Amino acid sequence: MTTRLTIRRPDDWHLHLRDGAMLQAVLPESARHFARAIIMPNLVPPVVTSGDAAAYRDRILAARPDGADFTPLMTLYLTEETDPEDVAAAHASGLISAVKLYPAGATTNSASGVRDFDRVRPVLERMAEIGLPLCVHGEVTDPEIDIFDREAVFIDRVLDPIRRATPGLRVVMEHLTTSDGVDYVREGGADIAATITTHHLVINRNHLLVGGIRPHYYCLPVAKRESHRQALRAAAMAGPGRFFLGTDSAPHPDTAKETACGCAGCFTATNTLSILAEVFEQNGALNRLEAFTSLNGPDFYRLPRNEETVTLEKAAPVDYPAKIDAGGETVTVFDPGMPLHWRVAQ
Ligand SMILES: NC(=O)N[C@@H](CC(=O)O)C(=O)O
Ligand SMILES: [Zn+2]
Ligand SMILES: [Zn+2]
Repeated sequence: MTTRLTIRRPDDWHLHLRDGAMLQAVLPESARHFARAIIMPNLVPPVVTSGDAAAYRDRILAARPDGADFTPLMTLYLTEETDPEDVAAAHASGLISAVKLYPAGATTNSASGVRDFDRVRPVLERMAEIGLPLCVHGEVTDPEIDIFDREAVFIDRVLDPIRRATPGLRVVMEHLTTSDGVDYVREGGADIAATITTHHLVINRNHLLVGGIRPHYYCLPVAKRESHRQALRAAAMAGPGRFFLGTDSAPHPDTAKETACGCAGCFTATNTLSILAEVFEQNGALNRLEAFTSLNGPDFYRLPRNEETVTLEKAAPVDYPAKIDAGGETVTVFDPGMPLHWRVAQ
């Protein structure tokens, strides 16, 4: 039985760090294990211009714990006013690694997102020319569409038309939740990839709703039925390819989750690697963990793989805090509902 596993140091290709006291609280949780992360721009107000991204990057760097070796990879929040030249310059200078598309109203802090996709066409064309990836929150917002169908409908109505109209555009479907999405990415060729979260490998919609409503399992896109979770596991555990880890670790104060209208997001930064090792082991796929956490992501983003390694050790169940403190509030750490046995060796 394997009890030690050494892999290249992981990266997180979808992370929410927020700002201010929350940034201070959650950054150490990611910097402990991850070398780099794609930083989501959905602050209030959002990170829209290269100036915003440079300032946010400086705040993240200033918040790093002493000695932490962690590089934030910045993104811009695509709006109907985004200037293609600002995007191209931010890419050329190395400031940004991607642009993020939120359909307006699809998720937390997405009010400034895109309503009319024709209006962002010049930006998408410029991105295709320079090879800059577009990260996509892939859900339609049409009130007629059932929340559990919103990812699959987005692929047909929005994503596929955009990709056909913009040859060469490189796309990352973020936080994939359906077998429809897995199939689309698998068959979509070299210009499309997907991130998969830790929590969507663990929970299905029963975990969210059976026996009482669990606000800390509510995220967007919402967890789907079990067959979709199985498809996500198969994609994550397929080895080399275009599926990779984006935790979508999304901290919210408990007061905003445990309320009559709780907001969306699971906070997994603290125990993500322990959970991933456990679920890969459950499926007999520990030897594929490194591709998912540390190889496929940098390969798609055309960045070097990390040279450092981390060693995971299996032993007695791992202790991790149920909550972390964040500026007078608490943030609940995702509960995988099972004991975890793998820890990162110091
Ligand atoms: N995933 C979530 O449920 N929430 C994210 C937004 C997002 O990634 O869609 C957040 O910012 O809280
Ligand atoms: Zn999202
Ligand atoms: Zn997210």
